[in-house]
Amino acid sequence: MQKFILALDSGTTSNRGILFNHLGEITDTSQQEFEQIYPRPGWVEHRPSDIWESQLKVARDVLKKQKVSPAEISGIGITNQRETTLIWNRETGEPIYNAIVWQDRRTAGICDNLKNRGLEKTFAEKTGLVIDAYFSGTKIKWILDNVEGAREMAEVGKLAFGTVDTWLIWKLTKGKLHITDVTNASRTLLFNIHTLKWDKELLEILGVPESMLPDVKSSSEIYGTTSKDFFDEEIPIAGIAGDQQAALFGQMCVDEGMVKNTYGTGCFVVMNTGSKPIVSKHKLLTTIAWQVNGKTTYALEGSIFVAGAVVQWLRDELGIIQSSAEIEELASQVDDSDGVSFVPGFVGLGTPHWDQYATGTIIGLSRGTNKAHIARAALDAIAFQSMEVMETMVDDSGIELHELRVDGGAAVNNLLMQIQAEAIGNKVARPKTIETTALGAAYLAGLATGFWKNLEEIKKQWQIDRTFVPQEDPEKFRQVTLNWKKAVERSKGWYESH
Ligand SMILES: Nc1ncnc2c1ncn2[C@@H]1O[C@H](COP(=O)(O)OP(=O)(O)O)[C@@H](O)[C@H]1O
Ligand SMILES: O=P(O)(O)OC[C@H](O)CO
Repeated sequence: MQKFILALDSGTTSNRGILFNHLGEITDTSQQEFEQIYPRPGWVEHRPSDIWESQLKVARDVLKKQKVSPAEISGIGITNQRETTLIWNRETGEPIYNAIVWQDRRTAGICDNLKNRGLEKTFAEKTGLVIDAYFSGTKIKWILDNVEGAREMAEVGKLAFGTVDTWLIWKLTKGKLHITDVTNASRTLLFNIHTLKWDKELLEILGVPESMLPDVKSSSEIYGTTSKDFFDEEIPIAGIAGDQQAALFGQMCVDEGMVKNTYGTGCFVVMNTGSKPIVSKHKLLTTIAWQVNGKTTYALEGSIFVAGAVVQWLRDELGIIQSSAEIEELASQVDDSDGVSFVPGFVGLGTPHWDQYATGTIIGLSRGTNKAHIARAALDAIAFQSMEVMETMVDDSGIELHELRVDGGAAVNNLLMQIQAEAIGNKVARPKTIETTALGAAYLAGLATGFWKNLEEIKKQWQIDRTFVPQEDPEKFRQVTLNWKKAVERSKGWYESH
């Protein structure tokens, strides 16, 4: 009897293996962090072997801890940090460079060049994305241009490109499968979200040979099985989705107009827009939410690069808190930030500003400013960045917000959730299962293997832990958010374009 789905959640800072039972409950989790490599300011890399080995380890560990045999696993669902770019030699399986992480800004100059050539509209129309160092396309170009011999090898078909899902599946199947799914493909700057194919014109512009690219599959189907070498038996791989899309699915935001926000390292606000790719007026991203049973669902997304990471910064660099959780107590010591505005533009600003040259800014300091005010301003910043995205989302889609479903590591912070409810003037709903990313991947896999019958069956599993409703005077909050928006303008363009 197959009792479980195994979700592999390969995040920016750690990998998780999570076992879900038929009720969509977590049976057990195993997690391992891996090293973040910062070779130069603005550069962020991961070792491909770290990603693979830690993911395999947590997958094996969680089965071992629960004494679950591979035969009891109906299928594996994979979800991953998106855009992060790996290139390896097809014959040896050896990566030719470290993984260049989504946060890495080294290709800002390449992006400027594309913009100066007037290509923004071309990329936006085909991919739904803006030209930014965030996405995979310019990272591939950088590796081909900077690793000795890479371009020649790519041109004769010897290299393979993949996002993290592709890399893990290549490893799990010992090179049998070189695939990705539509959600991951839609984050590369190379994939046409209307035709659902790699786009020849964009490949030409970025100098990427098509032979490097993985086959693009749906988000829920049996793609193949893991090699026997890893779990003693073959296990079907049956679901793939980028982590933010997987979270939207795990939150059961399956109807048009439903919105979730994930508060992790960054914040990612995603709205289901149904079968229509909506073109944004405010540089929100148009992206693919998933493809299930031959039906493609689209989404609007606001990507905020630094959210929970600002809490880590207060902990690790300023030392004003000892653990991330302590920020709630510290910030609760004051009623408000006393005029302090914090813009966490540490790696530039994402949606809706897309300023690669913005900087981190704390403004409005006075003699009376103390660390509690800074802590409160940091929480405000997480909520206000998300608020700004939701304001533009409502304007773009014409869809009124009814509730915001939340998840991710920082969503456990009750004060932050309350500030979020005040800032958007709307209800914030936190579900019991906060591991919605892994849950979404599990659902996608379980639907393909028949572990769950249909959406109706799994919709019933979503349960609220707590709802936050606005309580404060909206006018007071509006003033604070207006000040914060002024601070955002001050943070922009600090580093000159090169
Ligand atoms: N109680 C808390 N209050 C605010 N932020 C928190 C809290 N607990 C964790 N975080 C932040 O949440 C982030 C971790 O969330 P997680 O979803 O695991 O992130 P990721 O998947 O991006 O690695 C960290 O940046 C951490 O600082
Ligand atoms: O690993 P996370 O949760 O920080 O998510 C990263 C995003 O997928 C980047 O686009």
